[in-house]
Amino acid sequence: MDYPGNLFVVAAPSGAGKSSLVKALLELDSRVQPSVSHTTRPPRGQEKHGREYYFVSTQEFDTMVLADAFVEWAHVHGQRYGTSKKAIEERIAQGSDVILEIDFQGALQIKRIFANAVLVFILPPSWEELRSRLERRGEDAPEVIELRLANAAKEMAQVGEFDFVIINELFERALFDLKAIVHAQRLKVSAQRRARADTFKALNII
Ligand SMILES: Nc1ncnc2c1ncn2[C@@H]1O[C@H](COP(=O)(O)OP(=O)(O)OP(=O)(O)O)[C@@H](O)[C@H]1O
Ligand SMILES: Nc1nc2c(ncn2[C@@H]2O[C@H](COP(=O)(O)O)[C@@H](O)[C@H]2O)c(=O)[nH]1
Repeated sequence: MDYPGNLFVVAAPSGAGKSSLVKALLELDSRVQPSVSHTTRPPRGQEKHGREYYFVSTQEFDTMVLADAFVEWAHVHGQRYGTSKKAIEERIAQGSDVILEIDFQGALQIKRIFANAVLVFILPPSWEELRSRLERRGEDAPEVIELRLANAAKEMAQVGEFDFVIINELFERALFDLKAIVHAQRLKVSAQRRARADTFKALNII
């Protein structure tokens, strides 16, 4: 299905910096709206229900799965996370651009449903830096950090499935790349629509 709004999906190993990059993009570009996921993981320090996530119980998550309320969902780092249909469909149908910050399993599910979705993978500059970002963030227990690092290799093996890869070494450089991807997609879609309109016009004339 061809919607008027664009769908951008950003995935990365935990700690690579995708939330920071997406947050900075949202502050700069009011045409992009975030999709707020549902999760069974407990909130971290400053996180608020309905802002970073909808924090739900496993029973509530199960109910939504049974009701077919998710476009995609996955088990990630021992918890469940999902994008509700409500979080995206109405907005892209109305012409807004929506950005999803989800894991690679979800990203691949989204690409199967929305073939025009743009998939971006964020990589850290090194393993050492990935570990040190997770430690410096100070939000996860040591065993959670180890689990996230262990999962990172599996996640990075999926990089070839993505349309774009950004190495988040210098934050401002990575943000520039993300902005450029969003901008390029808008230009591409506008050019396609113009070409389609011109073709229809020409055919009517003939
Ligand atoms: N380019 C960068 N240089 C140094 N530190 C960075 C950079 N980008 C992000 N960080 C920091 O790294 C930490 C992890 O970033 P962030 O929380 O955005 O990662 P994430 O990929 O969203 O992780 P998760 O999937 O666990 O939510 C944060 O403390 C953030 O401030
Ligand atoms: N498949 C999905 N993955 C999601 C979704 N929302 C977030 N995530 C990913 O989970 C991990 C961990 O996130 P954290 O906030 O606990 O650090 C990370 O890779 C997220 O991108 C979702 O709706 N679907």
